[in-house]
Amino acid sequence: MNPIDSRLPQFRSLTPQQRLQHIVAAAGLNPDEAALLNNSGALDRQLADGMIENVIGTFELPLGVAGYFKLNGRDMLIPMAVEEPSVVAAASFMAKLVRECGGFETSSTPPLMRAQVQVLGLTDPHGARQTLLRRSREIIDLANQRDKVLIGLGGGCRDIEVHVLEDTRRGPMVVMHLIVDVRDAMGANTVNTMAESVSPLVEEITGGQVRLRILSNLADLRLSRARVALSPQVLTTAEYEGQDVIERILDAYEFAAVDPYRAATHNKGIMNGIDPVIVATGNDWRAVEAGAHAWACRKGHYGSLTRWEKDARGWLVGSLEMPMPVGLVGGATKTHPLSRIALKIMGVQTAQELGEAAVAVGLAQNLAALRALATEGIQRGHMALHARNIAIMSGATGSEIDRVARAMGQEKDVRVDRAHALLKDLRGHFSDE
Ligand SMILES: CC(C)(COP(=O)([O-])OP(=O)([O-])OC[C@H]1O[C@@H](n2cnc3c(N)ncnc32)[C@H](O)[C@@H]1OP(=O)([O-])[O-])[C@@H](O)C(=O)NCCC(=O)NCCSC(=O)C[C@@](C)(O)CC(=O)[O-]
Ligand SMILES: NC(=O)C1=CN([C@@H]2O[C@H](COP(=O)(O)OP(=O)(O)OC[C@H]3O[C@@H](n4cnc5c(N)ncnc54)[C@H](OP(=O)(O)O)[C@@H]3O)[C@@H](O)[C@H]2O)C=CC1
Repeated sequence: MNPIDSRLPQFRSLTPQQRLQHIVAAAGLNPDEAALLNNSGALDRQLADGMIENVIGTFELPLGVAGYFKLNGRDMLIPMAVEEPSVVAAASFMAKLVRECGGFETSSTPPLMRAQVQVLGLTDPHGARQTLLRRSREIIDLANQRDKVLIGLGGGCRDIEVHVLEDTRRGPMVVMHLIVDVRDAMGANTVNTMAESVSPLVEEITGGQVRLRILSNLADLRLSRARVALSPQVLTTAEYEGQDVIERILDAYEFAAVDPYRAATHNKGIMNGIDPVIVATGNDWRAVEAGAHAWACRKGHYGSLTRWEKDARGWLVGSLEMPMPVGLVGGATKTHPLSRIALKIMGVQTAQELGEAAVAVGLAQNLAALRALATEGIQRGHMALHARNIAIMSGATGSEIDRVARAMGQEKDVRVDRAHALLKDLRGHFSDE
């Protein structure tokens, strides 16, 4: 297959069917995969019944594709499953600007997850800690006896850490962490199994009682990173000089860096980009969300996940480094038919590549929001696209949706009652003809 071209000029003016044909050809999807994407009921009820409990049906979200992404010199199409308008457009727009300046640079740590084993009933927690550390080899070997597939793939338990929580209201606690390389899995089930299997040995070594044995969602050893640098030129708009846009974005970033009320919204904007990639690829978005917000608090206060600064040339430099516990196997990644296709569209071969793509989209999304907020405001771009939702809420169907949405956009008055009035006029107009 030829390297993919992620540029999608005029993609928005195609019909969904034509867009699908373009992606099928670009990603080299086979007719069965194309048919699944074409068929809104791709996840059949019987399969869904095998995935969760008490199934009555399936619940669908729109699946869009963001274009223009170039990561480490390679083009990548980004499938995004999301209900919010303007998210896919904003990601594509910023990827287009970033592309003109060389694209996204990404990297990641090895896929290390932590499982915690809580030990209670110890009067000498520090002594127990040292004993556990001294016998770490035995614990690691026992953990690695269970999952031969993972070991065969080069993963497995690598190390242990032991933390003493001295001042809890329930007395001291010793918490042992298993540090496990989970390769291309998200890894929760894998590390939970290991944590349970070593617990009898931990009790024997410490003389304490093991209670909780579960992974930590603060996946601080499994980080994905993305960096961009943008020239003032690409940030110049009809109303604002590029250098001015950069200063405005830096002011907006500083606000989020120091104020948790703003940081929560700023980070929501980042997750606007990340979550749709996590959902489209069948990954656990709650795990990614939990890790992201715990990481955002790591310095003692809740702050921005991204950083924005200016380099010696006066270019805007953005970076994002955060936990990214995602997999290509396990969970729903292999069972949901559309997840497999989403991964194929992206062309990622490892969980690390998927994590890097997700943070690149998060960084792009943050840039889009900051750029809009710091200049013209969010409503012009966002509401123009949200107008179609409002038109649908007012009862518009088919070609009426775009007509009502366009009229509200032109009037800069995007409200359901206005949509009702416009729809009434439109229908009256046609019934008069
Ligand atoms: C919405 C835009 C992109 C419009 O921006 P624009 O200037 O009207 O865009 P354009 O028409 O010049 O098009 C530029 C490119 O954007 C893409 N694009 C543009 N429109 C479409 C479309 N309809 N369908 C598909 N792609 C679209 C497309 O890639 C296009 O290039 P092309 O491919 O055509 O050569 C811009 O205003 C923007 O980026 N706004 C920010 C939107 C945003 O952040 N939305 C998230 C929801 S708000 C929120 O929840 C988060 C927030 C804001 O609270 C976070 C925070 O506070 O930090
Ligand atoms: N707090 C949390 O976030 C929790 C999340 N979960 C859920 O756990 C699920 C994810 O767990 P996870 O352990 O990833 O899933 P699975 O246990 O389903 O899959 C992991 C297993 O797949 C096998 N495998 C095959 N190929 C590979 C490969 N290339 N790399 C790594 N492993 C491979 C391994 O061994 P083998 O074949 O021997 O199994 C591995 O143990 C998600 O559904 C998540 O929602 C569960 C509990 C808590």
